[in-house]
Amino acid sequence: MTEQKNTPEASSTIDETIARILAAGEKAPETSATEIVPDPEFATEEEAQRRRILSDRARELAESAEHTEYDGEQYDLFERRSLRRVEGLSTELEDVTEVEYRQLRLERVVLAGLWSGGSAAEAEYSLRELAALAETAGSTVLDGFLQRRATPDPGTFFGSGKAVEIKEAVAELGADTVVVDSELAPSQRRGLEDIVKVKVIDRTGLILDIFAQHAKSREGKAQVELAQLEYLLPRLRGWGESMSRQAGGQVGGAGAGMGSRGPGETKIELDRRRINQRMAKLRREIAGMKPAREAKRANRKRNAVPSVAIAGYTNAGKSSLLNRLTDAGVLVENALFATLDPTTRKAVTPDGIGYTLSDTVGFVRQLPTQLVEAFRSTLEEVADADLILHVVDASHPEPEGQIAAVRTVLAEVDAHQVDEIVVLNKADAASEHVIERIRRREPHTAVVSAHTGEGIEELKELISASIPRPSVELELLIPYEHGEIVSRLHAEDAEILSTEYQEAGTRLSVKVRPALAPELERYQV
Ligand SMILES: Nc1nc2c(ncn2[C@@H]2O[C@H](COP(=O)(O)OP(=O)(O)OP(=O)(O)O)[C@@H](O)[C@H]2O)c(=O)[nH]1
Ligand SMILES: [Mg+2]
Repeated sequence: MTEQKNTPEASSTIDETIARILAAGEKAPETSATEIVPDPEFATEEEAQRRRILSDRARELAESAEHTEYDGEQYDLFERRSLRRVEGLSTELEDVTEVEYRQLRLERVVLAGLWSGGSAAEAEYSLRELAALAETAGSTVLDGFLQRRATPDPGTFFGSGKAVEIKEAVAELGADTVVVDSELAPSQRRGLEDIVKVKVIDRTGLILDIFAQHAKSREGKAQVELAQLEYLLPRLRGWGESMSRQAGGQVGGAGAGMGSRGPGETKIELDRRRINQRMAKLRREIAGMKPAREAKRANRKRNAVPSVAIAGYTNAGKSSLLNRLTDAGVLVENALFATLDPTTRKAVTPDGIGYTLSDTVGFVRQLPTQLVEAFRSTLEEVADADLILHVVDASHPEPEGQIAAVRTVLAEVDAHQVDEIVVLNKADAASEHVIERIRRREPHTAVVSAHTGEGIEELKELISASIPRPSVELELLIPYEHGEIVSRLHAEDAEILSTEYQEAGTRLSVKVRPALAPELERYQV
């Protein structure tokens, strides 16, 4: 995490960049046969002129700010800059294995997306989110492109004109990575890389990168590595003499030079086998870690402690809500996927019923299937919960899209039949109108602000009413010498309906969980 990312300046630059990208995307869609909506206002003479002036000036500024006329023509610098890109690239291509290559920190990136239907606003959210993802991964967003095109080019994803435009921007800005806002087929990524001459990462690769950076626990790390290898396997691309350097590496690397035959293919095969072996090992490890967690879960089940899972889109405020409800003090960050490792905390309803509350990994549109697979055991805990608090950032311009994306993932792990409360968070920053809109559609909602505490008490009541409650009603008379039973009733989450101190002992009217009832029989009146 770099410091600058959280400063207002940094985010306003991002906003400006995005505004610029969108303006450009809207006003100047590439003229191509597949263009969907011909924009009647596209490229009026005046506009074309303005754009030309702007870009000329930008270039001029860039060149004149750094040097004066005393510096001469700066051919060397120009050459060095163009050379540096090429040099950097050729080094990467020759010595770096696919795994290492992919794991190089993305530093200076150019975003590129296809706008293939849907509204301009949707294209905007997606691009904004991609920028946020890139920032979270630690990169600086330099510029971006949107191409209006009904279907991606099978070879290079973008049309050839746009691809060249991206290449030029990359060279001019000194970018080292192009991030594409979709999942690319391996061949498309290769095709595009061959044109833009720098590393191309797709949305899936970017999300995997963030997960890799954020994973803390042994299980989380293993899960992410498994997902990365799964993603990598069909995308192996040889980069020259990489194999020999790879021998002691943890993860298998790529093999043969591109297009090489014979021995080269054997190398890729070898690598594939090694990756498969590593994946099998990781799967065993992950399976081995499951019992500990399952034992804990079984223990909770046996004691019939209700479990509540917090789920929701990334950055919705899940961890903040957990902290608000339980003082858990878990990490809260204005970054995507701040939380990967589930945290479980004890909580108590206002009337003293204990339950567990778990924070989980956030979801995102197009959450890579490899990740859903790898995190299945974590996500299954959500499916196993008695209640899901589906946290929604109500201050987001399009929360419905996020709700739908979360439900898609929940359905994938069979968590869609679990009772759900839609918790509209960030009410302090949300518009009344949006909140009302969602409340009309959703039967069970709570409006809260984890920041101000608004609505938190009501949410606690709602949780209390929604979790399985003790159901066996008993009338007990507990002699004073058995005071520990009374304490136990409190500890074991009995619902105490009334207490009366009589001569023979404490007279209690309680509701307990069925498991506890037999032990209390002897005190029944
Ligand atoms: N204005 C406002 N901001 C909030 C509120 N709750 C959380 N946030 C902010 O939203 C950002 C994300 O909060 P987190 O609690 O980390 O969100 P999360 O859902 O756990 O995110 P991930 O773990 O990354 O998926 C932080 O910058 C919080 O300060 C709220 O009620 N109001
Ligand atoms: Mg979190």
